[in-house]
Amino acid sequence: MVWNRLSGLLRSHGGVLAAVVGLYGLAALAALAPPWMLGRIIDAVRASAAPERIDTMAVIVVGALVCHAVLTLVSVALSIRFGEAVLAELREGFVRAVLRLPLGTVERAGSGDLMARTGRDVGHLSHTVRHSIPVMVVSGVTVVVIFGALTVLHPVLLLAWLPSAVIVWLSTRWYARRAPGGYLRELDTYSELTQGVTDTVEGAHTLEALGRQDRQRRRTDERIGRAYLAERYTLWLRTVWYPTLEFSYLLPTAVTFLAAAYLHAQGELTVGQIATAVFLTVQVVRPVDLLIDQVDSLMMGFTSLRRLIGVEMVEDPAGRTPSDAPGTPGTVEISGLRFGYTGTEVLHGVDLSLAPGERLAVVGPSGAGKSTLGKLIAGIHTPTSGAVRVGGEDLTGLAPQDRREKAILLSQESHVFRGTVAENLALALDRDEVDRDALWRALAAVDADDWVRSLPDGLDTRVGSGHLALDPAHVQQLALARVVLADPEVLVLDEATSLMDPGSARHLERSLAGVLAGRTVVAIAHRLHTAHDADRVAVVEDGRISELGSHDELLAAGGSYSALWHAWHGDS
Ligand SMILES: Nc1ncnc2c1ncn2[C@@H]1O[C@H](COP(=O)(O)OP(=O)(O)OP(=O)(O)O)[C@@H](O)[C@H]1O
Repeated sequence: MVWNRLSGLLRSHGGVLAAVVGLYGLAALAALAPPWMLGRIIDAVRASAAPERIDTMAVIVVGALVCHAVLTLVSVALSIRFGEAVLAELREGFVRAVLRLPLGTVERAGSGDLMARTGRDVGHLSHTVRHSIPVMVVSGVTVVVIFGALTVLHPVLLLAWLPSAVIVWLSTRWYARRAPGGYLRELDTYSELTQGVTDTVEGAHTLEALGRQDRQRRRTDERIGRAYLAERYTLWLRTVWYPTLEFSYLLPTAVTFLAAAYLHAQGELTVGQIATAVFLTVQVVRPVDLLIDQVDSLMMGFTSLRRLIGVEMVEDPAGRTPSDAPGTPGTVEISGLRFGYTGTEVLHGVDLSLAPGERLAVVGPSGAGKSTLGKLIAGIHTPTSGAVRVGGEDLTGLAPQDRREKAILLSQESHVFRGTVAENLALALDRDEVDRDALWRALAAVDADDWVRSLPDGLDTRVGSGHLALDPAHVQQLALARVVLADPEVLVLDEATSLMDPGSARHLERSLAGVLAGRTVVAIAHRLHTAHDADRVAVVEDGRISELGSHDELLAAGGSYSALWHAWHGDS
């Protein structure tokens, strides 16, 4: 999959990529001319050739250098554009994939993981794409061209690289086996040290009060000691590996010189060609060094690419369209519903039926599973077993826009996006053109039309980060207005009015109830007046519905709800 995605990306930019490699190839060929010509100039001088011939060759050297510079400039510019385009596509793909991930999947993965992918992994990848890949392409093409030229000069000259290749291979393998563990230990000891120093600074008063300064100092010294040893180890690895590499780069020049001299003695190379061979060998050292240098970064970039593409590989949940023969709109049928987060079951078999337009209040102790039940009704989580049907439709795997028409969950965590009030409301609609009257009607339905009218530019006032800050109650009203616009069959309110003062919350819920007449509402509530106003109340305790009935019935039954109600009212 990663390779497919990568080759797809490269194919879609095939033209630019071919141009980049082609231009680098030409630049590398142009770079061959100076050593080649210098060799010929030496031979010409030795043969006492006419000065004009030597002048011509010198002009060719200058011309080749200019060509090399121009071709390199153009190819670097092209490869940077290529890198940026690939990076932009990967970033867009990643953002698209994250946005279509079901909320449940994001919650399971943890937002920290996604943040690490968007931050650290994109950072690694952009370094690889912007820096390492162009350097590797330039160096790779240059190495191939120069080795080709050495082969043309005399194939035996290539053998001069053999001892170095063996040394580079063995020393790199030695380094690669020890370095990852060494660097990991170095990072760990560094984290431990930083954490210790932070603790010491933050807990300075406590340490002072307990008289533990000496103990803390000793511990910090121990941590510094461990960090020092870890760093000294990786430094030692580098002090062995780098000089070995440097030596193996110098070796071919000497061996080439000896081999070329031997071939000269055999009458197979001229003195000028010896010079050319040595110049070429010196010239190839830097690109070889750069190639080896980039291996680390390339590995890291590839790992990050896999982590980014991995998000795109999460199964597309937006595949299914609603079934052709739906049930009665607005009904909710829950049977044998079980659900758990990462192994711990939270809901242990819930059965519940709601009629169209019914208002159900869900109450119960904290952690009983009320919000989880709400998320399952809204199709955010998929049941472990059992089924949830809204309007006869199982919401699992439904496309987001189809799911939105069936059920919406509104929690207290609403967000104001940077933009106008109108744009914030239009998020609820799939269309681009927005009927402003409809927006005002939705705002009026949630008692928000007055304050929006009083904003400097009304619906066109810019809100959100960097613009006008709205207070939490107004944010919540905008979220409720979005729901009015989205017009779902079933609405799940999870403490949706909790940020308002009780008076306005009750007022809002009443006016909302007027607007939502005919819509099925599941209201998860801490404030029991919501339960009082509802058609039925479900008490959720320990992942089960322990009581279900109207407010009066449950009060008369004298169970948990009745106890909660009396406690809320402060009755003895
Ligand atoms: N994303 C999650 N990952 C793991 N466990 C979770 C997650 N969300 C909730 N839980 C756990 O599931 C259980 C039920 O939580 P839930 O939020 O549904 O209860 P609740 O009745 O709505 O509580 P509250 O009234 O405090 O909001 C709790 O033990 C909670 O810790």
